[in-house]
Amino acid sequence: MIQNNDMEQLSKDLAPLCDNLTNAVSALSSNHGSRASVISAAQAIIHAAQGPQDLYVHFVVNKCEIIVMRLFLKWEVFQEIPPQGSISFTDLAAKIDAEVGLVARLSRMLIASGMLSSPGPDRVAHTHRSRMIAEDPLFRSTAKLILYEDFPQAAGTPEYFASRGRREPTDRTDTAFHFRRGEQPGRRSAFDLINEDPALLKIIMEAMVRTQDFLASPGYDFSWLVSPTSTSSEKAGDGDDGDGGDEGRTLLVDVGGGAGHTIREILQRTPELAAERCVLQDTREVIERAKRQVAEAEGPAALLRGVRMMEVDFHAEQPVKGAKAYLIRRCLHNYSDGESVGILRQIREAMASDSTLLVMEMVLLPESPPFCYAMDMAMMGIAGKERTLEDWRAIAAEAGLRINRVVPAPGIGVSVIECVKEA
Ligand SMILES: C[S@@+](CC[C@H](N)C(=O)[O-])C[C@H]1O[C@@H](n2cnc3c(N)ncnc32)[C@H](O)[C@@H]1O
Repeated sequence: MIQNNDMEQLSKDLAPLCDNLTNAVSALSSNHGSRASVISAAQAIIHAAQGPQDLYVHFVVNKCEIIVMRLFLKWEVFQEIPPQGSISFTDLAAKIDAEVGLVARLSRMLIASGMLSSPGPDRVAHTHRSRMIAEDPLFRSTAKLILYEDFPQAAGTPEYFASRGRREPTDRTDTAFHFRRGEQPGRRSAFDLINEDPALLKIIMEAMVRTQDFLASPGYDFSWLVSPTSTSSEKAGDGDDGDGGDEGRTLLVDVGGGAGHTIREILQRTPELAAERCVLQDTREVIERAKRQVAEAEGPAALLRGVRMMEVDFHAEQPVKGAKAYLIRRCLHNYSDGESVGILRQIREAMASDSTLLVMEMVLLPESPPFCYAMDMAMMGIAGKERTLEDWRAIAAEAGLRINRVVPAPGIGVSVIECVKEA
């Protein structure tokens, strides 16, 4: 019953795992390694070493760390801890209008778990981990979205499934998101509700911008968009019938493109691509917000000036016809297969015979890191899902599209799934 009590055996089991960790750390210095490999090797050691007491401790500590993180994010505590040096519990309590005793107890939890540090009695300081939260408002929004907004909904899923039955959610008007908010099924989607909540919308848009950097598609070259004769499929060696007459043609439509961060990255990576040949589409609220941001923007954000900003409903007719490329990134994972097919069909109807659709989404593999499966759980909360390549092939085919090429992204990145119209 009790595992891992044979310490001699445990030591033998751990030895190769420690070698893996050493190798992963060494690879960092030769620039061939990644933080993800180091973390995964370290986690394998922790998992192997855990006995029942450790697993119990793991659950208790993780739960409490999340609870205090939620409070500190809500109360904006991280920004009140000085970037360098430390602050006393008394001074911190005064800054956030809380009792010293409460601040001390909550801070000690995060100090013990390694999120914060303490240079002396009754004082608290940043670690490099908490500093990332304090110094980056977009990262803070990401943490708030996960821990403050999503967490209670995820914690309520036992009651949701008890009420709705043990089946995959497919109705976007009746999800755990609705259940937590006491919303009547059959009326509005999670996105409708989010659009009515400016504070939540702001957090989500900021989190999308920040996670754009984490969920990159590094291997994909967009330069074919500006090549007069080539289409992406020719580039893939598939002999498409592109006529090369791209003058005046819209080159790129980002459907459900949010704040325009994907187009901005593509413009940065493809200097020959003119902003005026690109279209950003999203809901009214998001487009209005994006227009305001671009008007005020300086630096890289100003790259979006000239991009046509268009309010659309991607469940309805796609208004831009015959563009060279359509792009839909991290939207279809918000929907069930049936709804995703509907969205894809709207794009297909607008595509010319030589148009390419770039679906930028995760492609689940058996060896995908746990984060990818955690995203699948998060999507389940709004009746969406992450998909395997087989899943993508099936919904593309149902929408009258064929997957021409997949440019995979390593780790937690977003792959590029190139689709063309099925003849
Ligand atoms: C998960 S975000 C992805 C944003 C961006 N493409 C990215 O990769 O970060 C989904 C986007 O779809 C937009 N959206 C939701 N419903 C929509 C609809 N019916 N029509 C157009 N856009 C919609 C949301 O406003 C949001 O910007």
